[in-house]
Amino acid sequence: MWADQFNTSFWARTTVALGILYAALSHFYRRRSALNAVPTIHWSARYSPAWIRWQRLRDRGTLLVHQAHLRHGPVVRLAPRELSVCDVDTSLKPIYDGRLPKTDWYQLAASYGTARMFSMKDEASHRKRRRMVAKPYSKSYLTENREWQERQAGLACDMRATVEKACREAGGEVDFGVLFFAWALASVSTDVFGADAAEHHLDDLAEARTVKVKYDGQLSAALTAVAWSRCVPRWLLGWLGYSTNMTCIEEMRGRADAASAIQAPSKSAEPRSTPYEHMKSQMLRGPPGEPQSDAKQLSRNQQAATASEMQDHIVASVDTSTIALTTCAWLLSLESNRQWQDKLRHESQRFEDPFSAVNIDNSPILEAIIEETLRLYPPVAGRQPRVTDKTISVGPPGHQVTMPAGVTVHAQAWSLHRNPTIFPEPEVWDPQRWLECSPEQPKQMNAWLWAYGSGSRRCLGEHLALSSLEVALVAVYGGFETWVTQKTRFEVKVWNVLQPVTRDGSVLRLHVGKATA
Ligand code: HEM
Repeated sequence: MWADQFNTSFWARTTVALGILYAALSHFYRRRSALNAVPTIHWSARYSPAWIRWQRLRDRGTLLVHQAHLRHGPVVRLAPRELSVCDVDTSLKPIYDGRLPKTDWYQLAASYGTARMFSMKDEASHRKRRRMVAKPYSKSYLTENREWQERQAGLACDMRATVEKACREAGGEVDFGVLFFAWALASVSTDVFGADAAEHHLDDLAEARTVKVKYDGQLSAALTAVAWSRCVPRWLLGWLGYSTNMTCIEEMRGRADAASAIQAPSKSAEPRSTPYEHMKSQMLRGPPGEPQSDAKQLSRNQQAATASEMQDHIVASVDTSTIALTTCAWLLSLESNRQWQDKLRHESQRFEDPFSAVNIDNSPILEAIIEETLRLYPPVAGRQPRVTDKTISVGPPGHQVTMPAGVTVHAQAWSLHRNPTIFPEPEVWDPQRWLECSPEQPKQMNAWLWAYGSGSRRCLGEHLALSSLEVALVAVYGGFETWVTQKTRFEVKVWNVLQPVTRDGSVLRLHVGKATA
């Protein structure tokens, strides 16, 4: 008994003493921190990252950081060595245009045991990879590519036929979440791997739903596998069913390889090849600026790098495009926004060739609807973290802070897009703000629209994404009307990447009818 009492009091005293020692040391250390003048999101943020980590585990990080910006201004401290910023000229520019390296957080996007461009930390490897894959995603490459436009037009016709069938047969009810998932998957897989290898389920929504469940399951297993891979061996994760490699994308790649088996990858890629063929040929050719290699086959490492990169492009595209389209359809279907459906239909009907991406360019109503949706509900709503590798200053006058190396710093589209000086009444979805403005305003609004990020890591697929969103919306709203029913319970959860949710198991069930005028 004596021994027990001695042990208990000994451990209790030791714990309290260590606690006091830690608090004293950290207080002394933090007192000297250059970040001390910055307002904190929570009183504990000066001493520990625990509070913000806990909120992120509960998926409340993005909204709480936004509230902190509303309270404290454009620079807020989230943890001893972490800041959030919300200003374009004095913050985004030095951080994102200044090419600060990405943080470890991006390692969540690694597969096949190798990094992808998205997760690469150092600027040199990233630049080399980006040069290798960027060309087929450039605006000029897409607008001059007649074959790609015809494939998009074919997919749009299939989607329209499915909606038409639903009008006749399914009591006019369509799950637009599934429809737009099928669209995004078909559109990007046709682009990345070619028509022969693509996943095309636009004509069968029941099958598309099954594919969606499989795709979502594999994606969440892949993310879990990467998250655990630091402490659990890969073979064990694989055995438990958690693989970083998504088999549904491997199957597409397999079909693309089979289709091109007759012509082995050539060092001179076809001028209009798919991104997959383009990357294989660039890999064979060797890094730009270095002597060309003699290799005829990709090495194992090169194959893994190509597979990993392509998986990332599919994932980066499918989720973001589905979220953008679903949210847009929901907003257009609300009674208060019906006038925008009518305006969009009238604009869409004047095209001779409604699905040509070239034609769709220069349609102000369509562009305003998309921009306003990406503003109010940016699919990538949360932080895009970088780490300082030298001393830099951020923040407008009165909020300026000079950070040493080793500080994590980020902005989030959710907050940038809600600046009332740039976007008056920021919580209102109003496409008109993009149409009726002074000559200076669009420039300013575009500078603050951060849906695709900025700087050297800005979204690679921006032009592909935009054209895919435009063609899909014209395909639906050029010929049909949609409206929400009493049963529609749609909500957008603000996580790091937005998450559209419903309570009835569908993603977004809307009523659809053939447009009369
Ligand atoms: C509406 C659709 C899309 C949105 C909102 C979006 C958004 C973004 C954002 C915000 C980033 C920067 C992330 C960061 O630095 O943390 C990014 C990067 C990226 N996106 Fe997209 N994206 C979309 C569609 C696509 C498509 C269609 C592709 C197809 C290839 C794609 C491929 C990529 C890649 C590869 C990166 C990494 C770029 C780099 O690190 O250099 N995205 N995207």
